[in-house]
Amino acid sequence: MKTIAVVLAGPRGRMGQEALRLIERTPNLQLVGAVDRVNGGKRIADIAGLPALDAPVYEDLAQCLQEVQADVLLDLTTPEIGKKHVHIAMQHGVRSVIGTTGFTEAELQDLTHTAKERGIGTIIAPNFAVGAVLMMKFAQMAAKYFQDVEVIELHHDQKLDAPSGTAMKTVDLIRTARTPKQQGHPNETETWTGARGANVDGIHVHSVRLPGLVAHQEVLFGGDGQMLTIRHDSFNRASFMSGVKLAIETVMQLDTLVYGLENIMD
Ligand SMILES: NC(=O)c1ccc[n+]([C@@H]2O[C@H](COP(=O)([O-])OP(=O)(O)OC[C@H]3O[C@@H](n4cnc5c(N)ncnc54)[C@H](O)[C@@H]3O)[C@@H](O)[C@H]2O)c1
Ligand SMILES: O=C(O)C1=N[C@H](C(=O)O)CCC1
Repeated sequence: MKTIAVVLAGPRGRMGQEALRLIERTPNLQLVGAVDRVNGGKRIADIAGLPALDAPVYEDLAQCLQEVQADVLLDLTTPEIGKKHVHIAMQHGVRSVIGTTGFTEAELQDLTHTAKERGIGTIIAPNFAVGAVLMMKFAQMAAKYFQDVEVIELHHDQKLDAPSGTAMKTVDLIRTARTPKQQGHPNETETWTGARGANVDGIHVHSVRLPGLVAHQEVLFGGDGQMLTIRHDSFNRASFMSGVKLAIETVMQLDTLVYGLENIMD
């Protein structure tokens, strides 16, 4: 298999460090550059705590893509930066795998259009964990039979965006299968604002942020005298890495944007 030249944005982050270890142990992946908020001019190997990978560090993605020959940008930064990076990669004709979350429906539509227009393969994956993808697919299946559903997503307390990308994708999939319904009592009120969570087509979404958590989600379906709970837990960030590898390898075959790993899993 041809070696894939990867630029990683966010190498010192929790996901970034895990991705560096993935690249280090994967023979067909080569780190050709990294983009960090600081440390421009250094090599990855020079940064304390990071693997001994000899790749240059930049503080600006555009400069990095001008100076190194990259096949794929892997972005694991922040919602604000990830959105900028995917546009810069497209401008440079470089494919992207975006793990960073926080994209709105309108932003995804806009990027889908640009990727198609320019013929640049792009994967935006709100969750790389295979089990989480299955949880979302199972929820989509169940939504055909249960109209009443609430989503509870639980993440660590350093997460910047809410709801999680996974919860947004889950609602997206459920909406393809569920007959629209405003749930709960038609006259229900909130004594405390936000008590019922976000409401998308009547589906309520609740975001929990606590130290000690990594990434977890429950999808609760209620019916007459019964409840179905579909739950997934990521206990560490290694859980995301097989999905990251799959996305990097698959994006090399794409010339459009794919949103969600379920679209590339066999
Ligand atoms: N898709 C998935 O499966 C998945 C899994 C976990 C996390 N995430 C998402 O990935 C992103 C990163 O998560 P994390 O837990 O590693 O966060 P983190 O805060 O640990 O890491 C983010 C890193 O981005 C860096 N950064 C900030 N601005 C930057 C810039 N201008 N240029 C380069 N780097 C910059 C920060 O310095 C930090 O090291 C988040 O959006 C999170 O929601 C997605
Ligand atoms: O740690 C995070 O942040 C995560 N975000 C993803 C999301 O927003 O769905 C899921 C995995 C962890």
